[in-house]
Amino acid sequence: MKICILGAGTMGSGIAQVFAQKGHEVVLRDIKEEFTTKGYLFIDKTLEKMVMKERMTTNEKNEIMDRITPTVDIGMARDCDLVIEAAVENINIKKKIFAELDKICNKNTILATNTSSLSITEIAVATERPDKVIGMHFFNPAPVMQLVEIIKGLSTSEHTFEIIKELAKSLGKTEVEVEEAPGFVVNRMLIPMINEAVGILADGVSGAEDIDNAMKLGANHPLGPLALGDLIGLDVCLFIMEILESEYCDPKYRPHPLLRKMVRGNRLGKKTGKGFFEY
Ligand SMILES: CC(=O)CC(=O)SCCNC(=O)CCNC(=O)[C@H](O)C(C)(C)COP(=O)(O)OP(=O)(O)OC[C@H]1O[C@@H](n2cnc3c(N)ncnc32)[C@H](O)[C@@H]1OP(=O)(O)O
Ligand SMILES: NC(=O)C1=CN([C@@H]2O[C@H](COP(=O)(O)OP(=O)(O)OC[C@H]3O[C@@H](n4cnc5c(N)ncnc54)[C@H](O)[C@@H]3O)[C@@H](O)[C@H]2O)C=CC1
Repeated sequence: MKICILGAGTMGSGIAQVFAQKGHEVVLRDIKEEFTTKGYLFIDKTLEKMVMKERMTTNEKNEIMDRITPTVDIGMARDCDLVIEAAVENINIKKKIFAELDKICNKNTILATNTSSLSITEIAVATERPDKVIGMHFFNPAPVMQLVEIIKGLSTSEHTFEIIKELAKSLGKTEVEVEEAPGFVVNRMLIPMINEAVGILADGVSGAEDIDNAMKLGANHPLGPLALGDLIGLDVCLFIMEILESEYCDPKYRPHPLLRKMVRGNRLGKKTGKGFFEY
């Protein structure tokens, strides 16, 4: 299969790696060459670690890298069987991307989004193929995390759902079927938990390391909530809280002011080198 991934950031690069490792041809598209290069080099570095651990040979690594074509040309989506959009969590940007893809891509191409919280139905109406628009939500880091949430919008066809379900399985992932709702299943629980940890820190109840240790040792979480926020990206966490708040009109989803402050200060976590912790 030939896959186009839009966005070479945290998720796009990980998803590209997953597909290329399973033998698919991948076009990795971003808006600037520096972003595609960064994503491509991140994959190279991750695979190099696997070579060092003797999980693959240098030859195998090179073959995987050869299957990935970084580009800024969205026209390269033209002959792809599937497009997975992993650009910023902004409904207007996603609708614009999908409207453009709808014009460029073959009429049978499935257009999937990796959105964390947005409406598949709203993204789908920007196209003339709403039956072929679906949520394929990978988790971070995509090469490691087992789950893919498959989200159906109002018009997503059963046929599209079945194709994506089988594809997720063939990637070695486990899927859960989700009817569209803000934040789907995982993020509706996970992101408010991270937001609450930010509140605990802001209230001075405990320090960042202690909050994280408390959840690691007291709830067996592999990462504490603040380090997890840093891994996801605090901007992404804020986008998701804003969507939950505006869609449910429920103040329990209010983003904590400290979360906003961190984002305003470009302390986004791992991707900018500094969040609640330093990297
Ligand atoms: C926001 C959304 O819309 C949805 C989301 O994604 S929410 C976020 C969901 N993700 C989580 O909850 C992650 C929770 N954390 C974890 O599971 C673990 O901390 C972790 C897998 C990220 C790292 O595990 P760790 O034991 O702390 O560190 P580490 O030993 O470095 O890594 C474990 C393995 O993962 C691999 N790994 C870590 N990061 C990786 C990456 N970015 N790409 C590929 N492999 C990676 C490591 O190479 C290592 O592999 P081996 O065990 O085979 O040697
Ligand atoms: N960070 C996370 O843990 C997770 C994020 N997601 C979702 O995945 C999507 C991407 O998130 P991240 O990778 O974290 O963001 P990121 O900020 O790391 O990367 C986004 C990339 O998209 C690029 N981009 C912007 N407009 C574009 C366009 N028109 N075409 C192609 N590329 C474009 C940006 O230049 C940037 O490189 C978001 O919708 C997010 O909600 C989903 C699961 C987990």
